[in-house]
Amino acid sequence: MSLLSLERVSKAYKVSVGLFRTKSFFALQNVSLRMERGELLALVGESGSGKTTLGKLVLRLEKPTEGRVLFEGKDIWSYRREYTRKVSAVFQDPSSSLNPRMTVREILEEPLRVHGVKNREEKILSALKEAGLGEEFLERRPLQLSGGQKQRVAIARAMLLEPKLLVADEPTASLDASLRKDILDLFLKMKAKGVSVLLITHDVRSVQYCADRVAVLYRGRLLEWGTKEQVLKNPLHPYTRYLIQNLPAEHPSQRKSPEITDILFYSEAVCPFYHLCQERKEECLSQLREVYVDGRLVSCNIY
Ligand SMILES: Nc1ncnc2c1ncn2[C@@H]1O[C@H](COP(=O)(O)OP(=O)(O)OP(=O)(O)O)[C@@H](O)[C@H]1O
Repeated sequence: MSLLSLERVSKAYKVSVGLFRTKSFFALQNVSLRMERGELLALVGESGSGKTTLGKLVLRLEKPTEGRVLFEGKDIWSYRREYTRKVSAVFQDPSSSLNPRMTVREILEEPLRVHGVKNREEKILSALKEAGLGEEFLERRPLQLSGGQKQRVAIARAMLLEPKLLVADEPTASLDASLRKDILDLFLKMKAKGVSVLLITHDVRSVQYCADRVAVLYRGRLLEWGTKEQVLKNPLHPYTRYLIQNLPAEHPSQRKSPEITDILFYSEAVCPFYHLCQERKEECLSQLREVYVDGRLVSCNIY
């Protein structure tokens, strides 16, 4: 049994299309995906592809419009409060997720108190150490910490209740490149202890560094899902190939190729990549086939 499974999950939001009219907009459509224990799955895609929406569904911050999310075989909505012990989260901006009035000790103590955990001091010290911070940080407040240190505190807090799954939504996006690797190393350390990590990112280089498997989202659809080697070294979906070929250079001064996010278009085609695809067929307007090629999923009619 997988640790986490998404079964044909869709999420629609109501958006205004006139003064008194609304329309359903699918941020996610028909997504099926699994995660195993101790796996680091990277969810990649450009801005607006539905990554955060998927993370929110897994964290029970939103309910799916269609489909189910299962954790250890059970619908996540059938769990009581214990779900928040099993699944925790780290977000992009630690400044907004840490209460500025609390000390690091208070921040770390809160979840333990809420869940009635004993030996709190011992657990706080050990989580802080695991996250690469010393005891001297305990009495500091978020304003006295650097961005990287704040993110370490957020990770320590997320790990305190010994979750089985960590959802990390763009956890390194607000950090310098040099700090990114340190944070990704913390995730690798957790993985080595059997924790599964769902890493939501638009940064393919982070994925290259630490992922086991990769899922590629585009406009709410899961277009490819396989091992890192399969998806990054030998991408099959024309969109994944585009994404990898057009990776922006690491240094901004060397970036020239336009990112696909610059191209705005709205299409009724079932395949969200239809208008940019060099290999499109007429059937891509009306259907999108999901096939498994060597164990990797590709949603594309050319296979
Ligand atoms: N509450 C909401 N109401 C209406 N539309 C929404 C809502 N939340 C998200 N969306 C839309 O759903 C789509 C997917 O958003 P989401 O935040 O999941 O994308 P993302 O891949 O995480 O993007 P980013 O990397 O920019 O955070 C976007 O077009 C967004 O505008």
